[in-house]
Amino acid sequence: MRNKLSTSNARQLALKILLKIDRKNSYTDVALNRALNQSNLSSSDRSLCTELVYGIIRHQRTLDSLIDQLGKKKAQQQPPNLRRILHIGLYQLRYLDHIPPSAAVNTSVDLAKDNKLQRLSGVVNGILRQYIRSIQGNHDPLILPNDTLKKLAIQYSFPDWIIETWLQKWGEETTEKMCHWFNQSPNIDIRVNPLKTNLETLQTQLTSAGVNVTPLGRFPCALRLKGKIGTIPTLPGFSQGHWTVQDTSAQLVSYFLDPQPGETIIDACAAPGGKTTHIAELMGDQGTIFACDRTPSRLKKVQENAQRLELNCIETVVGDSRYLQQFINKGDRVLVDVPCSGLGTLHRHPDIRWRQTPENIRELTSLQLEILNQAAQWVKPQGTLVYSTCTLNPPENQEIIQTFLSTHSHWKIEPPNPHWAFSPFVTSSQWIQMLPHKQDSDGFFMVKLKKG
Ligand SMILES: C[S@@+](CC[C@H](N)C(=O)[O-])C[C@H]1O[C@@H](n2cnc3c(N)ncnc32)[C@H](O)[C@@H]1O
Repeated sequence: MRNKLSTSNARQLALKILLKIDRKNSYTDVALNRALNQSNLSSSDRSLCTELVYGIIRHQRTLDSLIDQLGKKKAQQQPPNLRRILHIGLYQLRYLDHIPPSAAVNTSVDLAKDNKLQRLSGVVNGILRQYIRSIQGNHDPLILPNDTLKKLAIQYSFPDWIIETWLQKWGEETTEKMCHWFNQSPNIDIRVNPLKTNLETLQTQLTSAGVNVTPLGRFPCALRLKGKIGTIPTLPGFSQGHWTVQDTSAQLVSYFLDPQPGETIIDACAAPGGKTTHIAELMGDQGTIFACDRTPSRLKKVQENAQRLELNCIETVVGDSRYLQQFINKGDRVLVDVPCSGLGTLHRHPDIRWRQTPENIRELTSLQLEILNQAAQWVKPQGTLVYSTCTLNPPENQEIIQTFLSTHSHWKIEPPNPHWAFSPFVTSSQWIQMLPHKQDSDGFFMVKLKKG
């Protein structure tokens, strides 16, 4: 009978998804979407299940520390399903305002009983009630170490190496602000297709459909969607190609490239085509964009997006950009939006922080440099290249550029025009580092290079 209660089902499904992620190392979004598609949960239960899964993956180091401190056994020594049930209870108590503490405890005890942990349901009850007693006594049971690195890592639930990288580059205050920002739910920004509609018309249509929409100042074609949105493809204008979902930091990359109608542009890492299609819109669909990517299934998305937006100047090319020879000296402008560790998008992809490792990143940086070295040869003399990443990790950003420039004496950084609308984002080194807590958008790095 218990399982029939709708909120119980949301929690039961969240437990099932979390255990699948643990067992199979599945991507959080993939496991969640697959399970939700197969379920018949109501829309409010879907929201609760989504909140629990994303929130628990995001905060799991903090939640484990709480278990370590409140339980007799450390989190890692608990049976895996008990650990996740405790996460579900503690997450509701610590991070969700709309669930009464008694409901959080009772449903977690029920989860234990319904999942063959009858014997351990008392442990769940005990740990959760102890947490509530501490909070009621104005005492946070999460005891943090004095060491800054460990303190931030446990408080905000990050691996040590990310905190260490950020502390070294940005210091404690900025690191803490970034950690806080990345633990919030992501914004959804969209880019209006000016070849089909305009900002005001789309804003009116979306508002009439009940979506809370705000323009984003400096960005001429951007709107931010807030609150409950529903399913993206069903919103006004989407299937007619009037807009695309794209964060404003990502939008900035194509403005920075500054493509002109009639030019030849080569996009070395194009899929799924967010920037390629933006470039085509900025060129008024006049000219040629070669959209290269080594993964055919992802490149298909570029074609689908171009079709929906009715853009005709994009030609897709399947291949490894480290070895493509056909573009030597062909590009007026080249975009190198490399595969990266994605640390600027941790709010959208809560599992990236646990998936990436310093070893992965060493492999990525060699790949990034190899792609850049090859794509640089595609640029015509006096042409330009924009290198960009969605990460906040100097070895993939500044250090790649320094290495490239030290081995390519005829290349230099091209400073943006000081009157450019986005000049305030440009650093004294003439590259752009979008810091999420400052710009309220994804963390990005971009630099423009000119061939002599
Ligand atoms: C950051 S994503 C690109 C995002 C894209 N520019 C956009 O705005 O939608 C990086 C892409 O690089 C592709 N990739 C990785 N290694 C590559 C290589 N050696 N040659 C070409 N593409 C590669 C991946 O398949 C992935 O689609």
